[in-house]
Amino acid sequence: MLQQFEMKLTFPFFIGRIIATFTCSGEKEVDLAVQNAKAAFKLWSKKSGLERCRILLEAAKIIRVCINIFPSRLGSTGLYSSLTSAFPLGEHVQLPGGSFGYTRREPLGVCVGIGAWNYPFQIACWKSAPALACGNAMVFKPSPFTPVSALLLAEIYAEAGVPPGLFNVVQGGAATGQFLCQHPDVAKVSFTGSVPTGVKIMELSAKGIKPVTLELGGKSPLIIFSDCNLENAVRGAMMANFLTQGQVCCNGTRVFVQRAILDKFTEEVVEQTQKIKIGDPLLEDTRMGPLINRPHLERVLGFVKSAKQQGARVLCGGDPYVPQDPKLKDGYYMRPCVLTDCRDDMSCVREEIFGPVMSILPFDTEAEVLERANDNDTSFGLAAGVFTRDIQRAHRVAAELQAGSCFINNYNVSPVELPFGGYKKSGFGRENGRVTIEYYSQLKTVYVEMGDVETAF
Ligand SMILES: NC(=O)C1=CN([C@@H]2O[C@H](COP(=O)(O)OP(=O)(O)OC[C@H]3O[C@@H](n4cnc5c(N)ncnc54)[C@H](O)[C@@H]3O)[C@@H](O)[C@H]2O)C=CC1
Repeated sequence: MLQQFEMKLTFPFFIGRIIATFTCSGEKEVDLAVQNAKAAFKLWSKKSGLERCRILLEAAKIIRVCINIFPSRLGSTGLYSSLTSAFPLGEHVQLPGGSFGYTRREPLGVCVGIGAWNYPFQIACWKSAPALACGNAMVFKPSPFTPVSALLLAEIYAEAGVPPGLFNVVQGGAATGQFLCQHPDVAKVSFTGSVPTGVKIMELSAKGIKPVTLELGGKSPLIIFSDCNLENAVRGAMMANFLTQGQVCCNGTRVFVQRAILDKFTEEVVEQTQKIKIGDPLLEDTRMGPLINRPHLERVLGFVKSAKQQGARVLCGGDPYVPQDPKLKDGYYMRPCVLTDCRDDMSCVREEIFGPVMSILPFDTEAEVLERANDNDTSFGLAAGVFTRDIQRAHRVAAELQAGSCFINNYNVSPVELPFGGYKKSGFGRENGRVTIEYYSQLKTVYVEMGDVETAF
């Protein structure tokens, strides 16, 4: 079984060649997947937390074995398998006269997961692990740009003992996603993707009064005060902008730097950026691979072009890159870019680029930078970061930042133990952490009478 995974994972996905062709699931296939999930849910939801825990733990083990050949952080399967054994969490409430009430956390039923392309395996894990742990079934639709890894997850779950039909993968784009959201037997939709699609998902789900979790885009601020540890701040800014070619929703792409250290910081960041080794993502020493596809590469390069037209200065990168290795020549590579002389009204500062482009913005005071950080036109609020040695300022600034995740003296660390999700147009609901159980379950209250019925009639 593991051998098979390995063979599949050596596909050369980074050289611009088609590696597999999938058929889009239509209304009929979506209905079949939902009906299978519904049937599996009936049995799965009756299992004890411990039984579910055992199976998810096995899945976590298989993922861990595959991790060396699977370029993704370990999924949340491990975490939720451990929480499952304590599930369902309810409370007991004593009432007058010896009567009492208790609450039960019950699964929702068939949940739908719809994923973006940037972390395809991780997104599938972050949605399915808590859903299954809480006793639900899931039908998952990956992005049509990354259809393969969700299938591997399905194989891993099957290998671990997840019953047939409990986790199903359907393939396709917007139309398939719509069939899923509209399906009357779907109880919840968890979506990761762009704001415009998030709006559509919410509208469709509203018609069936279905709860939604929306993990949407961002244009997050990273604030670097002059009293910071500069070396760490530079590292943090690199992590905040260039991880996974900058295709990360919570990236800190508006880098506010206090004027006293602006030149030093900029010099260091440019030096480090120019050292980034671009090339074959399967090689140990490669630090940056290709972007997802040609249109996206063109879009990111277009942002750099319009930044220049609006008065920003390119300090490095921002142009297409052709690696020396001839087999990579058709990949969608670009050199990571650092922009300076940026203003808050420029499109590179206002809009989500989703590529390796850092915009540096000088600031003078804490009050000023907070106002600018919180006031970006697009109303995103996914993440934010602050670098300072002043502990009081660090917490004060974190409290003021309008973002679902704030990093103090680091950036882009997302341990599964901590909840993740957005403020404002970056969405709502949370993934990861204990709190996610609330988003994949519903609360039942049971009242127990210990005396006689008092009647008004
Ligand atoms: N907050 C978070 O956790 C994350 C957010 N993102 C965001 O995702 C975006 C990039 O991903 P994309 O795949 O380009 O986003 P997208 O919104 O174009 O597509 C996301 C998914 O929705 C599906 N879809 C598209 N139209 C639909 C419709 N009308 N009904 C139902 N499903 C539909 C797509 O096929 C895909 O599976 C960025 O904005 C990024 O910030 C990405 C990763 C994490």
